[in-house]
Amino acid sequence: MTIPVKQIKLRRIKMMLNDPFTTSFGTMQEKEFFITEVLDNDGNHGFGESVAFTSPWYSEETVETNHHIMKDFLIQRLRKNILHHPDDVLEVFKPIKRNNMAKSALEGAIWDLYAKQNQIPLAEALGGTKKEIDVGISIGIQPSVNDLLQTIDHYVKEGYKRIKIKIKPGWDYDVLKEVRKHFPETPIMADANSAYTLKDIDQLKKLDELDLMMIEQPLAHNDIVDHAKLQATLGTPICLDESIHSLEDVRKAIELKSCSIINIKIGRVGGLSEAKRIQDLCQKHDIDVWCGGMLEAGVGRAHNIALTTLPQFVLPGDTAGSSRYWKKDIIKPEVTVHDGMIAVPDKPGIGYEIDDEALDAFTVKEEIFNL
Ligand SMILES: O=C(O)CCC(=O)c1ccccc1C(=O)O
Ligand SMILES: [Mg+2]
Repeated sequence: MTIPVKQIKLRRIKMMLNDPFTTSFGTMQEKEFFITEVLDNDGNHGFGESVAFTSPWYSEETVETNHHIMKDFLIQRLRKNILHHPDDVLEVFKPIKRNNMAKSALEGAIWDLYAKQNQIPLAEALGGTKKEIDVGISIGIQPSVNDLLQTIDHYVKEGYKRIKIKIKPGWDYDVLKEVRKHFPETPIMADANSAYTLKDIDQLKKLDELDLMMIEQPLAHNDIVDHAKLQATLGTPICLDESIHSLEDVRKAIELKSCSIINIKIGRVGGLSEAKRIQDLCQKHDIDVWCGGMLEAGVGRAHNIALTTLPQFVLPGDTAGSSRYWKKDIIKPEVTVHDGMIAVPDKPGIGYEIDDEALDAFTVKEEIFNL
């Protein structure tokens, strides 16, 4: 059996976020990304979504580099190689160094196509078993503590299972202490997006008082050594995000005891196959895993939901409902959250239809590559 791919479409999309999203790096108001589409000869369509932003604040990749790498290298590699299974994509793309988000955007579409060719949900194709998944929500840095408390209250009432609060120096202990006072029972975690160094160790240790589920990526985006030093003195579990790009990174982080939790983002690790391997290794070493988010539209969100059905995804992810991000999403039905849970779709592939009208309305440019 092979996976015949006849044509690849790259659609550049631009969508406005409902609310600006602020991290320790700055504020995002709109999102640009690619929807990738792979077609076979039988009329099946597989969809993927790229997650790099327009500027390289989160990682070195951008919308432009994703385009360059897909168009000039990865699609060429797919032309020259026959796929028997979506896992083969890892090998096919291996000669191209890093550029994981570009790789993942195409690999995800191939996984969806494969699941549709086999008439099974993507979750099942990946080996996932959950029928519903727990979700949390990530709240950006707010103009005031009062705004933050109100925003948290809103999402707690909507049923989200844990609240993630973005922090940075000057917006950390005092803010979180106030949050804890108002929400004594709510599962709360903090995400620093690399805003600290080991010099801040005393300030970070104060967070131990607040019974946080974890602190995500407190130190440099390319570090796992200092994180190990920090974890040795911190009671709060450390979760790595930006530092993890591969199964090898995870193996080393576990060996060094740099973290006890890992945020898996499909784009950051180069696709679903690598994400699956990471979850397998984490299961072996009793490292808790959850699915991170990159403010995805519906297609990327559907991939995140499918991945989260794997067993080691034991903590609520950042895969909130469509309406938290968009006035109108590009899938039908949109992703909805009830009592902090998303029901996993049982239709073939990603399990959501593309809303062609919405997709067209947000499309800036379309390119077609015949294989
Ligand atoms: O809601 C989401 O999709 C995730 C929100 C989030 O925390 C985030 C959003 C953009 C870039 C990085 C991160 C992060 O997890 O660090
Ligand atoms: Mg993060």
